[in-house]
Amino acid sequence: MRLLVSGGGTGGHVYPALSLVKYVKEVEPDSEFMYVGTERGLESSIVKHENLPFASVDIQGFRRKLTFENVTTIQKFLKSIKDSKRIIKEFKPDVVVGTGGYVCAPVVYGAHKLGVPTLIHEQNSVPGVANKFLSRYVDKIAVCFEDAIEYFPQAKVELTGNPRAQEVAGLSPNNYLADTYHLDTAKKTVLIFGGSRGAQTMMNAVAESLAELEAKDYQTIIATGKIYYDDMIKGIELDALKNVRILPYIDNMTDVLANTDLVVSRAGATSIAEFTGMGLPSILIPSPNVTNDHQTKNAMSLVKVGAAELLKDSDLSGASLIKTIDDIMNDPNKLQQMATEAEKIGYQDATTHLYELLKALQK
Ligand SMILES: CC(=O)N[C@H]1[C@@H](OP(=O)(O)OP(=O)(O)OC[C@H]2O[C@@H](n3ccc(=O)[nH]c3=O)[C@H](O)[C@@H]2O)O[C@H](CO)[C@@H](O)[C@@H]1O
Repeated sequence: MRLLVSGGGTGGHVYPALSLVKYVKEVEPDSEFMYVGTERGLESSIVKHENLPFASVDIQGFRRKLTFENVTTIQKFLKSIKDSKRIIKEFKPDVVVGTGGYVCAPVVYGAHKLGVPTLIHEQNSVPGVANKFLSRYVDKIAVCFEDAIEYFPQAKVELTGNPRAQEVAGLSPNNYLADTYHLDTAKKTVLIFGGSRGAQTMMNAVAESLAELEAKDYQTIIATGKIYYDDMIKGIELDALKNVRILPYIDNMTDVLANTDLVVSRAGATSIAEFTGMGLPSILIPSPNVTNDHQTKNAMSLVKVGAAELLKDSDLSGASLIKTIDDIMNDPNKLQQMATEAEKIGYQDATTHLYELLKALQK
């Protein structure tokens, strides 16, 4: 298969596309791939790290307010459709997949105009602007939440789940944390991260509770997000920490998740697809800064079945963070119950399903 994928801005739109590519590579090893993103988005560094052909277009998001900046945005959008068409004509994909973020709008739209079959993947319970715009033109729409179905033309939409759920399903613990971070494989592990870019309020709470975390009988890994790392480690002697590891970003998230007992995170759709895909208990702190408060909706689908606990960003402090973690970590039955409930709602066959949709579109 010749597969062109596009999605970006944040990791939540990038990793599902990469999971899909990885799966297609496994089932059709002769396949060729092309990733189209922007140079500025997280995709450029993540995709280059994966050694995947990468082409970029220059585009920026619309401001919600009426500003002169939007004139530049429109000019860039028109130019990026032209550039996308050129990339598509050169690569000649069988099918083009968009996984959200504004970069996929010109790419998928351009593909549609050239008569190439198209599919968009919406990770969230409330669709983003790019996917809503594209839904009129694409051939197929894959979603991850039942709640998302109503936003799209019914004849095109299908509930598949997120490919990251299948990628992490069935992972088992290994020595990764000992080998990579010199942590103790005999101890339970808590992972704390604020989505792919990090989260200021979460890191403030973590900073307040660091001394306490260091003294716990579980160990903690903290991924701060690249922009918060320097502030976070100011004044901390990292080598002296025995029980806590602080990192700017985790490149091998699957290996870390495989060895995690409880995760504390924002409620980004791809993150929670991972937690449910592998049956991992979580404390979810929805970001208050996203459109239509979609992370609270994402989180509630886990909370209502007992797979996760909700901690509101407005209630977050060092003390509330520690208490919520301890309440779960000190109760092995609860931890097990949450894991079981999480796994039940995971879409462990998401990528296979998505691949079947692509095969049906392939001319
Ligand atoms: C602020 C914002 O707009 N957030 C949105 C963005 O979040 P964001 O990009 O944070 O997306 P998600 O939480 O869904 O996914 C983050 C991804 O990055 C990975 N990861 C994270 C940290 C790290 O150190 N290493 C690493 O590999 C996670 O394992 C996961 O695969 O896209 C999501 C998916 O459309 C949305 O639901 C979120 O609301």
